[in-house]
Order: sequence, then C-alpha cells, then structure tokens
Amino acid sequence: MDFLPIELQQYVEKHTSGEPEILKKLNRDTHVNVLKPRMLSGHFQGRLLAMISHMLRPQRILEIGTYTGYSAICLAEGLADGGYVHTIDVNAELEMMVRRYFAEAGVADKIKYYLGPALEIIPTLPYPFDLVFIDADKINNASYFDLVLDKVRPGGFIITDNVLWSGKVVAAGNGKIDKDTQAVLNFNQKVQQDFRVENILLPIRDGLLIARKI
Ligand SMILES: C[S@@+](CC[C@H](N)C(=O)[O-])C[C@H]1O[C@@H](n2cnc3c(N)ncnc32)[C@H](O)[C@@H]1O
Repeated sequence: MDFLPIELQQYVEKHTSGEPEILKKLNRDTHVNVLKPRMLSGHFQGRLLAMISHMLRPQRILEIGTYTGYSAICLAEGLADGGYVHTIDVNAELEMMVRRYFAEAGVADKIKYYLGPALEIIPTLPYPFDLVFIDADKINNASYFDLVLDKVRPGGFIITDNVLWSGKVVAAGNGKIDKDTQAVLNFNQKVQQDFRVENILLPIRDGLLIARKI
C-alpha cells in the first residue's frame, strides 16, 4: 500500500540521498532470489534508519528481524566507535547471504548476528541498548517491547516497523480481524498507554512507531 500519491513519493525519494551501491545490490539480490522481498526496509526507510543512527551515534543497537541484512547495514552506518549492532533472526537459510553482505558492506566486525527465536536470545545479550529496531513476527511485538524496555537506557529509543499493517489498522472495523492485524492494533494501543515512553507514529512506508524511554 502506498501512503503518498506516487508523484509525491517519487519526489521525496529524488530528494533523499541515494541508496549506496552495496545496498542496491542487496535489494536487487533479495528481490530476485529470496521469498517475500517486500519485507526488506528498502531505499527510503533504510536512509531514515541510517540517519537516525547517525543522529544518535549509538554504542549498542538491537535489531529483531535481520532478514537479508539490509536494515542492519543501514543501522551500522551511524554507530559510535567500538559500537555494535546485535541482530537476531530465526531463519538460518539466509545466513550465508547475510554474512556475505555484512562482509561486502565492510560492517562484519560491527554486527553480531544471532540465529534463533528472539525471545530466547534477547535475555542472553549484553545491554543497555541505545536503540532497538523491532521488525520480526508482529504477533510478538508486545513481548519484544516488554522484554527490551528495561534494557533500553533512559532516553533511548525503540522503533517498531509495520505498525500501519498496510492500512489494515483502520480497515479492521469493516469485518473479521485477522490475528496479525489484532496484534498490531493491540501493540499500538499498548505503547500509546505506556507511561514509561513518549511515542510518535510516523506514516512512513508501512508505519514506524518511535518510542523514547523516559
Ligand atoms: C520484516 S523481516 C526483517 C526485515 C529487515 N529488518 C529489513 O528491514 O531488511 C522479518 C524477519 O523476522 C524474522 N523472524 C520472524 N519470527 C522471528 C522470531 N521469533 N525470532 C527471530 N526472528 C524472527 C523472519 O525470519 C524475517 O527474516
């Protein structure tokens, strides 16, 4: 679903820094060779994640949902010296591709990549986190949020992707609500009511919910 008219979207992208060559290659490779390429953050959202990372200069980032590694590479761009992105994915089939692209992008030594269910891996990771990017199975968004909030430093950020769920969050009243849509609705409501964070929902791509820990 496009949230902006196509001409405006094209104008926005024309006035956003270009996609680095290695990410163009990874984007193409994912679209040709990997199932569900729409899951990849892509040029515009990728530049936003890189920009946020540059603004924060984080020491420690947690990403839940590596997929082919696109957003992890973007997030690594703004790391402080000696900083790391810790990224988790349950899909071991993509491991070789992901590691190859981390190496080609020159960020292999800044990214720690874990394979397995995020709910099991997160409790084993070092913290505090300056920034967390939640972008995995939507049904677990609330569990991830609860699990990481205590591990985010005060003033740190949790960004959650796909919170507009292709517009289904507002179309949901028109019929039967599927379980993923219900999970996204519950999650958005939960964050909105959580006094431990300030939050803003950005209507970018499929929706990014940014929460700042107070
Ligand atoms: C939307 S994709 C991530 C896209 C990536 N962040 C990007 O922007 O390029 C979601 C990923 O979450 C992973 N995933 C799903 N359930 C998971 C779980 N329980 N633990 C860890 N990863 C999971 C999937 O295997 C998939 O690769």
